[in-house]
Amino acid sequence: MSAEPARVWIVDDDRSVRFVLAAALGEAGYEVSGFDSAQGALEALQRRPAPQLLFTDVRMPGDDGLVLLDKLKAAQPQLPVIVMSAYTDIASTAGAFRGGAHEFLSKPFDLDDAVALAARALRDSAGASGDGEPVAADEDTLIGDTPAMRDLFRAIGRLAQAPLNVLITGETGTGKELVARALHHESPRARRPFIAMNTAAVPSELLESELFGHEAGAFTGAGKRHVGRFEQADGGTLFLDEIGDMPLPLQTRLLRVLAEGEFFRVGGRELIRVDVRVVAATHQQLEALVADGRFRADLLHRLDVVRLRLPPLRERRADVPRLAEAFLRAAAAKFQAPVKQFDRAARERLLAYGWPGNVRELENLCWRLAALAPGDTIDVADLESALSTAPSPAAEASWEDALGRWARERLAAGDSDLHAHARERFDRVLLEAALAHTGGRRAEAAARLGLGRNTVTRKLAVGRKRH
Ligand SMILES: Nc1ncnc2c1ncn2[C@@H]1O[C@H](COP(=O)(O)OP(=O)(O)OP(=O)(O)O)[C@@H](O)[C@H]1O
Repeated sequence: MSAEPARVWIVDDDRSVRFVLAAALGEAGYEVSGFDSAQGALEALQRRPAPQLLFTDVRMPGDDGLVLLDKLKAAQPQLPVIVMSAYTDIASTAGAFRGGAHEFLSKPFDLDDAVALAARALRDSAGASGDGEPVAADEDTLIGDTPAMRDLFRAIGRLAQAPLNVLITGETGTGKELVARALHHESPRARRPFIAMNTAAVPSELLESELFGHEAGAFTGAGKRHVGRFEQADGGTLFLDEIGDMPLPLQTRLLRVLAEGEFFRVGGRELIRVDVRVVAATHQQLEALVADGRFRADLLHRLDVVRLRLPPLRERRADVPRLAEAFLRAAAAKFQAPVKQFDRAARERLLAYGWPGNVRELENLCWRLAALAPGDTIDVADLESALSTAPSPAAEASWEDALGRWARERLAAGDSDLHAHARERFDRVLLEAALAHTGGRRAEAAARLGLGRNTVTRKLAVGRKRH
């Protein structure tokens, strides 16, 4: 906030709402004025310096809040407006967003939420570009205007202020890390570090020292003292991606550290105390891992104080053009080239596509097209050829990788019959897939797998005995 307190106006015919909201915003350091009608606010606009943020009710005698929104936006397109209403029906919410509302606050609301929202709206508008042009997507901007994303943004606003652990779920490439960063940037911890660690990317034997650090000589190869991610994140946020891949012994240790807020470095004697907010993410069903004995239920409960689900891109297709445009703009800025655009048919193809790799796939595609498409207009042929040369998202997380991770985890846990165990699971996966494909017909499933029928029967019997 600047040295001058920001001017916030509240328009609501309900006196008590005006009163409590004004008191809370005043306490937060804003200069607040209240109006009981849209008319009153519009008149004041002729005489007084314009507000920097406006809260308005929807249903009021005279002009309603949406009419006020239209008039204000015509005069002052940059003004952030927060629309408040007890009528949380789709029509008024959609109307408000179409009219350019920054946020929607449903009544009754929590005063702390309202104050946090005000701070965010003012910060966003201070950071917006002056000429109203959409800005190129930088790496930390979450783009989305579909209801699911709107809900998510609201949840981020609310949650950022609370010192709670958050679990973010969603398929790969849906933006989980970006959401974790947003939670951090919107929080009182924003000036402290945001530290990310992908559990699946670190060999399991190194995970413990990566997280908690180690003293010099703690184990072979530990030359110098190493400060772990927990310590690096002190005062800030630690983002643990792919938490479902964490080996069980480390889950136990993590649970203890989260409960106690202190730990020893590997090979260390000094008790380290940290204040860290943990945001974890996973693309897996953690409940299923718990049922399978591969994830600790108590750790899940500790991490899962609040859960944010990121919808796959195919469930919010309306965001695809917006995202694509932002990525093409970002790529053009980077390449110092004109911004390319999709023609109509290409845009339709984009909307129809399934996006198994979600936003990441779209982002990569746009960058490839920005670099390779011959003209400034991208047509369906350009698009199809870029889609067909894309590395499949499935290849990024191959089953060999998953198997390798599983093996390392079991070894770390002290298992010694890995091979038999892995073969049995391998057989089971193949058999189940083949049986599902043939509608349960064993002979056909055996033929499709290239196995004899007796072999299949035997393997099924083994599977049943064990499970
Ligand atoms: N809503 C969004 N707006 C703009 N960019 C986005 C959005 N969602 C995702 N991205 C971009 O897509 C890419 C993938 O996002 P991110 O790494 O956050 O996904 P993720 O869900 O954490 O993936 P994974 O599970 O594979 O780690 C990033 O480059 C990110 O900037």
